[in-house]
Amino acid sequence: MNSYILDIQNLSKQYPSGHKALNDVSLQVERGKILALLGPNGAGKTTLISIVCGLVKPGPGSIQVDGLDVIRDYREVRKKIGLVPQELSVSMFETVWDTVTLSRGMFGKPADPVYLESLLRELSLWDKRKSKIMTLSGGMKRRVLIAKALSHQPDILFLDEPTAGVDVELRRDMWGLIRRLRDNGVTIILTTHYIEEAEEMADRIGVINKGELILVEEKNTLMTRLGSKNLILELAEPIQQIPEALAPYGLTLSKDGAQLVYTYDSHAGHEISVLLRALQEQGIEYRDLHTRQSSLEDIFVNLVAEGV
Ligand SMILES: Nc1ncnc2c1ncn2[C@@H]1O[C@H](COP(=O)(O)OP(=O)(O)OP(=O)(O)O)[C@@H](O)[C@H]1O
Repeated sequence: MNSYILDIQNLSKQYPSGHKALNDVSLQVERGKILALLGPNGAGKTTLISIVCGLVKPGPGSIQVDGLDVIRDYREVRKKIGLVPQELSVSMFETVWDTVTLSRGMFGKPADPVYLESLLRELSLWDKRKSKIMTLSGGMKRRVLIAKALSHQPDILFLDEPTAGVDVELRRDMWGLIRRLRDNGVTIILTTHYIEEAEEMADRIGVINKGELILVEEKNTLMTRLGSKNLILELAEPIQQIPEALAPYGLTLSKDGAQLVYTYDSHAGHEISVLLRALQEQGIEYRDLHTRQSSLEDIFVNLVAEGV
């Protein structure tokens, strides 16, 4: 068994319009993980997954899914993949049950009503199985897209902006479902602009900007490596301005003068004791202090701004 379920090497893509949507992207994804591809609008996320799913013609480079080449072994590869696209792509006049049954058949899988029933129940669609898709709410239609993508029991599931425009409840449900799929061994690759979605869900995070994969890392490593921390000091007495002697620490003072904030690298903890001593020397007393880890959002904004 190939150790990576997805192995992309040096993939580029230029659209006929001349726009270069991907530039020398290499990405390996381990089995049974959730990878979130994060990037601003137009970064190339949809292009990347559309190429892997065989919907967009690749440019130079190679892509293997479970050791199979996406072009040479197209049919086999397609069976291993489920895709939940951004846009609705189901026949409105079909019933939910017919859609998932036909979709499974299209991938050459034998009928399995027991599996399909469990899938529809999991997605709270069982009661709607006889309903025509056009009669369902937007959230329900989205669940149908997921059911369709999972109808042939793929090993790898792509979700393009799975929770764009869905309500909080459905978003929670989807996150729960995605985790359960991962726990059952399905590899999940999702694209999102919602940083909190990546923070909440992903085992690994890839950041795409202007067609380049600028980073792929374990979420926890990324947050520790790039995350800075804030030390927030609640002052016993408000101050008007930061004393000159404290300038080297780059502190910020809140408008009401009651809070000092110090931003530091999480590896350099010893700086704090130096700062606290300096405050004491300046006769500044504090009644409380706490720290805040920077969020993935702070990290992401910095990365994209720097175009690392
Ligand atoms: N068929 C096409 N022909 C020409 N350019 C295209 C085509 N499809 C996409 N592009 C361009 O390629 C770039 C990447 O688009 P893509 O949809 O992959 O980005 P994305 O990261 O998924 O963005 P979003 O988050 O907005 O969906 C964009 O500038 C887009 O305009």
